[in-house]
Amino acid sequence: MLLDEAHEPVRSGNLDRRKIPPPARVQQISPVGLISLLYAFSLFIFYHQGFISGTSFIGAAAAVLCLVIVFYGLFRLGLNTRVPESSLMLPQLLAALLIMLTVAYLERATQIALVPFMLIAFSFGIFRLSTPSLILLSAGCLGMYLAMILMRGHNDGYFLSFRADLMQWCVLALTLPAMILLGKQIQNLRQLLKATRYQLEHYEEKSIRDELTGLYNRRRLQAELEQARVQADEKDVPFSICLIDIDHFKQINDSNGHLSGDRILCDFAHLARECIRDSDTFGRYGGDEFLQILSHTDLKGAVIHAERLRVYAHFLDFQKVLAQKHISLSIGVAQYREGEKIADLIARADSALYRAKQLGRNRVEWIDLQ
Ligand SMILES: Nc1nc2c(ncn2[C@@H]2O[C@H](COP(=O)(O)OP(=O)(O)OP(=O)(O)O)[C@@H](O)[C@H]2O)c(=O)[nH]1
Repeated sequence: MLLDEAHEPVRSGNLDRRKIPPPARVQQISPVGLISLLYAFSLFIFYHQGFISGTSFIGAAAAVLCLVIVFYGLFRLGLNTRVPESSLMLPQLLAALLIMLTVAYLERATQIALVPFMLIAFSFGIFRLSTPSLILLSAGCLGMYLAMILMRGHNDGYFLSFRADLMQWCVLALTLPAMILLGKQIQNLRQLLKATRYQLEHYEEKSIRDELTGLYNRRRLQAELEQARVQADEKDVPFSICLIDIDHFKQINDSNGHLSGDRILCDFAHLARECIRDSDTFGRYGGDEFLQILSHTDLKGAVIHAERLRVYAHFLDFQKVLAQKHISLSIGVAQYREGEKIADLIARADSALYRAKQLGRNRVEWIDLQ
């Protein structure tokens, strides 16, 4: 195995599996669709109160329904994921605003509803669209709205209602940029929060990992042990630990150099992680000592596993870094006794490890449960 590979963080248990978010495939009606439906409902009130004709209402409601169904279909089929801007915010906003402006042109009374609904529609765009897109969209809308007012003035005459329309346009022209500015501030804050959260996650991850091997460090192992203890006490299931030490590691360091020592630690970490079950936890306890937590495993099972690991480790080929080519392990095994402290469990595994060293190394020793 290459050294770079060995330095890659090794999985160390089942608690930190990262979930990769699926592509944005929205299954429900988008917010712009909902606002358009609300707008259609407000037109119904206009119609009900006799401000607009039934034809205008039905036409507008049909256009809104088409908008909602088309975009719902696109999201449902996942077609939105094929374009860079998967929220389809710009086409949705364009379609909704065009409907509102056309209705306002055909039915002047609905102009009261135009400004608030336009502002709400824009508020959704603020979080999704880039500033240039937003500026273009608002300039386009204001331009179309103004053209509509001028056309109506040209047709009906420049009376008081024309000036009132112009005033409404001015209000929109002033509030829209202010709203975009405010939205951008909120967007910046959101981005800052996101970056801070990412950094926190990064530091959190770093604080539980051993830098050299990428395995869980002693702090995380302690937490995992406490968790295993609670589970064992609650559910009455056994768990065991293996304390693993590389034999004569000081000598390996002294005669082959610290870098070779590091390489051995990494390669062994990788091998051990490959050997363990997903439900088990493996970490670096310190120096050349590793600790494995074997969930749902009694002493007998743990000893069998430790023996297997010892044999596998012996077959790791270090020809390029070690004169003696191979390493050997001494392993101390202990099963958790109900109600005992974690420190006591580790002390028992440690005394088994000590015995393994005393009896000539390269062996597995254990402390009986009773
Ligand atoms: N290369 C390297 N060496 C380390 C690292 N951390 C600790 N060590 C060395 O690991 C050695 C641990 O040696 P000991 O556990 O004292 O003893 P040993 O030589 O393994 O002897 P036995 O355990 O009795 O077989 C020390 O020389 C430490 O300096 C590390 O991150 N990289």
